[in-house]
Amino acid sequence: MDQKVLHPISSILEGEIIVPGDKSISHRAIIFGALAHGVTKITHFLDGEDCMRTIHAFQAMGVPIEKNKNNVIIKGAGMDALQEPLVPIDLGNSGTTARLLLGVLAGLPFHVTLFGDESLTKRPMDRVAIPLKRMGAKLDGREAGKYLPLAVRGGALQSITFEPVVKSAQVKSAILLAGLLATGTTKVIEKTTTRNHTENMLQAFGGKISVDGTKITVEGNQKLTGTDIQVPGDISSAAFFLVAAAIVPGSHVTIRDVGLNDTRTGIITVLEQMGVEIEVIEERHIGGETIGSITVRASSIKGIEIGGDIIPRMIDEIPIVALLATQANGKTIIRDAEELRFKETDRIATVVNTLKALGASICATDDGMIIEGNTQLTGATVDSHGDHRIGMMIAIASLITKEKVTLTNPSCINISYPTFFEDISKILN
Ligand SMILES: O=C(O)C1=C[C@@H](OP(=O)(O)O)[C@@H](O)[C@H](O)C1
Ligand SMILES: C=C(OP(=O)(O)O)C(=O)O
Repeated sequence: MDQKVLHPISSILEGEIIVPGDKSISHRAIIFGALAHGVTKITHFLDGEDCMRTIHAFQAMGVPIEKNKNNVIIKGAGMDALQEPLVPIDLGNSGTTARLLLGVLAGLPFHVTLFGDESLTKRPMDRVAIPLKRMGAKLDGREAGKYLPLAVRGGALQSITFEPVVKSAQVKSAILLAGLLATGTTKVIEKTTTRNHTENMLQAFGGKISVDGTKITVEGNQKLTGTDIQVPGDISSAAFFLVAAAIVPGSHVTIRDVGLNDTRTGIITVLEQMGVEIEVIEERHIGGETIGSITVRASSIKGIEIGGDIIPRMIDEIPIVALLATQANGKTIIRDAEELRFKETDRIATVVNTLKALGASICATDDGMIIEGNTQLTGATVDSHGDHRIGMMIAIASLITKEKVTLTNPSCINISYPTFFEDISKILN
């Protein structure tokens, strides 16, 4: 069986690392590069399994995309040059590819079948299928198009005004992408601001979009122009090392060139509130995104309550924050995070069960979890359940457990962070 035996460390974590490119931005750079006219050059692209799904989907539509490790060149010829894919498209484990691609395919005159792995097949697609049908797309699948596999017959779309019920950047982005291919003006009015990389990147490709608080407006039939995109390091990947440095006594780690877009930095706010010594340095702006370096020192941590509008700004970091909370003085309560139930696994259940198996005192609530602090974690054999963020949470936990941890099914970590274990060894002293 695929497994990794992880031993607790007796040393500190010290030094600097650069984490791989942001997953959300890498997906979008491929999508906009494929829809644009002219050459798009992407540097520090995330060479992970999920982003490869997006590349393969557009290659299947005839877009010339060349990748050499972390550099990608797309020779776009505009939306009209895309071709109907001849075979079904495999989306693997990638929710972002599935939802954003549905937005694009809704507006193209193709018949396409999309499918994914066991986890993706259980994740809801009706959150995008329902509004896309309102725009005129024809989609069908199990339970009237709720789940993959989905058959899409795209074509002429009408613009809509849409107020998503779920707080999801994938839903917003799917409708904005469909809006680019529709006639008229499409509006998405969010309840809470979610990550805004689609909005930023559309502008980097010469597109027009207006953002007024939580109201986003896009015109159809725009011409986009290829551009150069430098992908910042992924703050969701950096989060594992920010927490590792905070909990391993004596540690001092710097993560260079991380994306610091406001819609993603909830983790920094939470670490500060939990008493972690964290500092952002060398902040600057590149291609509509903010980038900088983050320094963290091992700290005395306190339990807090986390909920409300900060949740979408740190949704993928909640598993690693739950681990941090086991080391805090006092209790941590996480609320308003019901969206975790629709990720690669039900992340409320998986985090709670996994940390319990490692000796934590933690319980699930409908929309989050309650975690007692001051716990000595113990060794155990625990499974990633095919969820990359759970796999990495377990690996960071193993740095401070009393005994060794056996992580089964570690290879899912390649979905978002193929060099994760190499990067840990770079800062182990
Ligand atoms: O738009 C994106 O790139 C993403 C949005 C989030 O999902 P939701 O939109 O479903 O919250 C996040 O969890 C996912 O990892 C990436
Ligand atoms: C939820 C995630 O990704 P996706 O929705 O793209 O599968 C994630 O990376 O944690």
